[in-house]
Amino acid sequence: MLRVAVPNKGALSEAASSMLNESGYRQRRDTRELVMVDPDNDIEFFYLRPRDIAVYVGRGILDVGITGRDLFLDAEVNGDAEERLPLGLGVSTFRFAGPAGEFTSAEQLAGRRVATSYDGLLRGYLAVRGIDATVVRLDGAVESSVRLGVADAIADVVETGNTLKAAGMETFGDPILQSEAVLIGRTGENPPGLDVLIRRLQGVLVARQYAMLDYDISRDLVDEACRLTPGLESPTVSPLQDSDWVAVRSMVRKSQTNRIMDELYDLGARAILVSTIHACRI
Ligand SMILES: Nc1ncnc2c1ncn2[C@@H]1O[C@H](COP(=O)(O)OP(=O)(O)OP(=O)(O)O)[C@@H](O)[C@H]1O
Ligand SMILES: O=P(O)(O)OC[C@H]1O[C@H](OP(=O)(O)OP(=O)(O)O)[C@H](O)[C@@H]1O
Ligand SMILES: [Mg+2]
Repeated sequence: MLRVAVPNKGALSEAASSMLNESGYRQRRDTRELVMVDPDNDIEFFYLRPRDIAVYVGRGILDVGITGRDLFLDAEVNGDAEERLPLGLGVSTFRFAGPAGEFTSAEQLAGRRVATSYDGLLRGYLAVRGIDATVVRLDGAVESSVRLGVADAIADVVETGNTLKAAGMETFGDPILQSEAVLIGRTGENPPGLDVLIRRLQGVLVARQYAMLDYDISRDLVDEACRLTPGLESPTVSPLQDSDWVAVRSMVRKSQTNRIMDELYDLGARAILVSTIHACRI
């Protein structure tokens, strides 16, 4: 059985479980369940703290796991585990922040104290740049550390920036890391079932990002129309009863559908329809 680690709590937990569910795997119904076997798919899910998942995978106890890229890099598994697939969930940036107006670059942190929950990640970043700062390791609510006098600046996860704003702080310097949930696995290993898991997750990612577009267009404009809707590989062009016209079917990015529909309409396309892709294998 493929042994998979899934976040049991926090920002990634629900989203990771729903994605696995959409991929056709059984998921726990009760958040107190710690293990869930899916015999039909020959796979077993272990619900663990997201911070611990890299450790279980790195040590070879579990085959793969879903965790944040930031947590994975913080765990310093020394190359025993590697990123296999970004999942587009829990998208955030790991950044420095300080009291408004006080810092403009990471170099100014030399000789100062920086609070974070990601001390491995931060120490690595500071060491590479030769910045000699004191790292203060805290469990959470790091934004309060400066006001409470335990640190001069922080390095933390930023999504909307609302938490920082509420604490009267602002980001400075280059982003340390762009993070999102990722599937990690043992380096160089490919246990049975992993290829199928990855293909199914990729199918969900594509179904979430793309829509199916259908339209009719006059035959002499079909090349121009297909340039607007090239699809992932090549659009399907089918004959219509009226031999001067064809029907075109193509996948388009959801974020682009309205712009493309307007452009197709201006070109002369009609009966332009958008439908949801429920699932797919690319
Ligand atoms: N507001 C957020 N938006 C997007 N991703 C987030 C957000 N907060 C945390 N994450 C991501 O979720 C992962 C860990 O967050 P989570 O809240 O589960 O852990 P934690 O903060 O260490 O746990 P806890 O809150 O229980 O102490 C990280 O990969 C992080 O980047
Ligand atoms: O930019 P925002 O949208 O405000 O989100 C970022 C906040 O979310 C996370 O905190 P969490 O809720 O996990 O609390 P914690 O700090 O106690 O872990 C993170 O540590 C930031 O504090
Ligand atoms: Mg948290």
